[in-house]
Amino acid sequence: MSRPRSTPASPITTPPSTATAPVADAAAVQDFIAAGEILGSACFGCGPDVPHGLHIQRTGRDGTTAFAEFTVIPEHQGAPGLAHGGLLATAMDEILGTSAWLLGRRYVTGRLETDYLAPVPVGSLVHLRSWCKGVDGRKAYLEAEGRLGGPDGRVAVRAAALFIEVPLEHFTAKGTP
Ligand SMILES: CCCCCCCCCCCC(=O)SCCNC(=O)CCNC(=O)[C@H](O)C(C)(C)COP(=O)(O)OP(=O)(O)OC[C@H]1O[C@@H](n2cnc3c(N)ncnc32)[C@H](O)[C@@H]1OP(=O)(O)O
Repeated sequence: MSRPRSTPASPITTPPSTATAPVADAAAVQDFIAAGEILGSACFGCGPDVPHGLHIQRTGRDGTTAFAEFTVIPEHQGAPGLAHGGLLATAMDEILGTSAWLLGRRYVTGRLETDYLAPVPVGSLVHLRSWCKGVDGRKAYLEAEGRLGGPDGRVAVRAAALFIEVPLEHFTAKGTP
């Protein structure tokens, strides 16, 4: 059996040669500090009012790299005693979105690729980190990981993603459900 690739990124989530290095936006950095007030409390990833949400806590940033953590509770279980894989993908999406936020524009997830490298037991504290590898027009190329046993512990889940910049109307326009 072949070893896991050193990066989770496929060609779609690998920045092209025309991509530029990400730059943290000063205003977004300020927003990051007050993120709870901006996002409200209903986000499944970070909202404090969602009973069985992930309750992800953002713990810091460095440039466009974002750090956060959350605890896997029994309601997050998939296979017996272990976190549901889709839920871990949600955690990846949240921390990726946080890194994209630091670019200072509005992005949504276009593509999310996830590798599961080790089981995540219920009760685990998962340390999340995401960083942007490059920006090319409306496209931002990001990676993320979730570690167990501490911020430098072993990687249990990792992801690569393509985020697409959208106008504000993307969130305010009412479509047909
Ligand atoms: C501190 C606070 C923290 C804040 C923290 C916040 C955390 C929350 C994070 C959660 C983030 C989410 O879950 S967001 C929710 C999940 N995502 C969504 O709902 C998105 C649904 N999809 C869409 O709305 C649409 O498909 C868009 C906006 C992604 C793209 O539509 P569009 O605007 O018409 O643009 P379009 O021309 O199609 O695409 C633009 C370019 O991107 C490429 N492209 C688009 N999608 C893909 C794709 N899946 N795979 C490959 N390539 C793609 C196209 O080929 C094109 O390339 P080229 O031809 O130009 O080369």
